[in-house]
Amino acid sequence: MSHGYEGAELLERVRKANPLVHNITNVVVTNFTANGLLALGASPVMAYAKEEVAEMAKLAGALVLNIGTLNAAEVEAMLMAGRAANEAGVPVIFDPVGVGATNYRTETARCIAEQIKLAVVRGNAAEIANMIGEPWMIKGVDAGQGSGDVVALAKRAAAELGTVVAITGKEDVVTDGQTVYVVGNGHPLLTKVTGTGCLATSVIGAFAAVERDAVKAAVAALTYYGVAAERAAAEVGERGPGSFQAAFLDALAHTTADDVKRTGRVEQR
Ligand SMILES: Nc1ncnc2c1ncn2[C@@H]1O[C@H](COP(=O)(O)OP(=O)(O)O)[C@@H](O)[C@H]1O
Ligand SMILES: Cc1ncsc1CCOP(=O)(O)O
Ligand SMILES: [Mg+2]
Repeated sequence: MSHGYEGAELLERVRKANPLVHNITNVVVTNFTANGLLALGASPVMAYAKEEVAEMAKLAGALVLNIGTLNAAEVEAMLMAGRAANEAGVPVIFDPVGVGATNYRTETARCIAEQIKLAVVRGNAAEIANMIGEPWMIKGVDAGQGSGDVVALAKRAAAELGTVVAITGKEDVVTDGQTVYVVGNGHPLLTKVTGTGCLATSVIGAFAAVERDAVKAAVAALTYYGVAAERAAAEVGERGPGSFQAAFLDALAHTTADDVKRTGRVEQR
């Protein structure tokens, strides 16, 4: 794995710009997402009412759509916000939480991907596979199906969805269908705290707000995120997920561009 990436500089740009990130997200992760974005140095806002989402999306540096606890009113609001963001040139990042688990999630996720121009779709391997109608065992990935399979899946998904795809897991894969980057940073404790995937998606939103190249934005965001997780894990030692959650928020605030440069593990495949 090679070290360092121009993403370190992007982290500084995010902190300088303090971009507004409009999230239409799920009820489980709302507070954690807002706090994580604040720790990074971005400005979170959650707004869901159809009376205001278009206005808010146009004000924002990025719009994040997350279907974790979807319902009909929220889906309508997501489409309205997504259209407004597209019109205003605001990047839209999508987290297809649990797609494939129910028909409603699958249909909604595909409808959003068809109707809204998405800058990045971020999910775990199972979710990205389900976005394009391919079966995928979540446990199979954990049990060590090679990342080669994940790279191939990411490329197929990017081609089919016509967007940048970021598949997170032990390694994170980011591709526009041509260029592929693999980020090696991260820590298993991230899987013991709910919302770390959703927050990763919103952090990608903050980076996309200051960098129009969505591959660069997603790689930089996930490298920074993984480096912060490693720092937090070192801090908490043998203590558990509760301590890790707090330490991770602290690490998101304290991780510097220099830390990312020194300990980021990004490889182009
Ligand atoms: N086994 C692992 N080792 C290290 N980092 C991981 C591992 N699994 C997931 N991550 C990290 O956890 C974060 C959330 O990813 P993931 O668990 O795939 O999302 P989700 O919660 O949506 O399934 C990402 O930053 C990812 O890199
Ligand atoms: C547990 C749960 N149920 C619906 S949304 C949600 C949060 C999922 O968060 P993440 O995918 O980041 O772990
Ligand atoms: Mg998730």
